[in-house]
Amino acid sequence: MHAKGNPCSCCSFDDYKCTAEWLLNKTRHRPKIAVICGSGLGLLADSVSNKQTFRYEDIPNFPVSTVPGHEGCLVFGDLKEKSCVFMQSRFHLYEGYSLCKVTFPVRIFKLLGVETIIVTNASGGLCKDIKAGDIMIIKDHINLPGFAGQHPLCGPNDERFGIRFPCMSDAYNKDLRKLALDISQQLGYSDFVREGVYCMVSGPNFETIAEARMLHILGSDSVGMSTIPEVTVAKHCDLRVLGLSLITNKVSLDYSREEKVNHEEVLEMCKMRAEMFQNLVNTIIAKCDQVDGINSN
Ligand SMILES: O=P(O)(O)O[C@H]1O[C@H](CO)[C@@H](O)[C@H]1O
Ligand SMILES: Nc1nc2[nH]cnc2c(=O)[nH]1
Repeated sequence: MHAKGNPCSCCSFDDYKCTAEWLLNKTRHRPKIAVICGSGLGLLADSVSNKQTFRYEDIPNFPVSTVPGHEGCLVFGDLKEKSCVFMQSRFHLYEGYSLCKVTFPVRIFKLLGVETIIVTNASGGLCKDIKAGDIMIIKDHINLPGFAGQHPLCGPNDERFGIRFPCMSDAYNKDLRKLALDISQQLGYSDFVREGVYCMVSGPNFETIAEARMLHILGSDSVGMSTIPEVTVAKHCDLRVLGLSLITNKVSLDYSREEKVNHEEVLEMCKMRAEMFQNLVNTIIAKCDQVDGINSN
């Protein structure tokens, strides 16, 4: 049984409030932009000034990260004169966390006053014209675990965060996507930046060839094990969302191919593309107040 007013059995509104108040009491930063760093992408937080770092284990109610390539820190600071907060690692369903815990930080960001969230990840490329090393601006997603009832908004709806039946057809902000595409062009990245559809599977195993073929036929350009729960909860509570995926590997769709993906390869590709990915994210943050309605200071 859920207690009245509780959105699920593991996170109550009081839990969110307690964590947000704890952070607001410990930091002077009042970020308007949050960035969730995907596997191997924690360095996105490296360029901030006036840095203040909290380890997840020290933050009340915060889960801890168990995946290699995920540092487990919440980093506040200024980037290009914008006050930001970075999650240097995220939580995944396959780690054993409920989707309520996986998305816990997103509602904390909302209570901290964040308005825009940039969600990043590493993913495998499914479509023919996408290569390892490409950056995919997420234009839409397929919530495969959600189809099976693994959905962060299942359970009583908490109106303090959002409505019962949120619209997801515009989950990824069109103006931010355009800004990201324009900036990619200005930076000379057009050859390896494109838009596409991201699909989430629960993991932790990588796909079989038959599964990969199915995901491709369904319309997915890339596949990963994260992001969609965070984006869904962010959209529910009316955050502006930009999703960026680093394609770390090609997913095999062909029984004659010998490639066998592993997490080390994923992290290796993140290292190789780190500087460009960081440059893109930093420039988007620098210029995001060009987007209508964004006042990121
Ligand atoms: O989605 P992020 O956290 O970037 O990580 C991706 O990389 C890991 C697999 O190598 C999986 O966790 C997958 O989801
Ligand atoms: N499911 C899945 N997640 C990934 N994360 C990085 N690469 C992949 C992949 O090929 N498949």
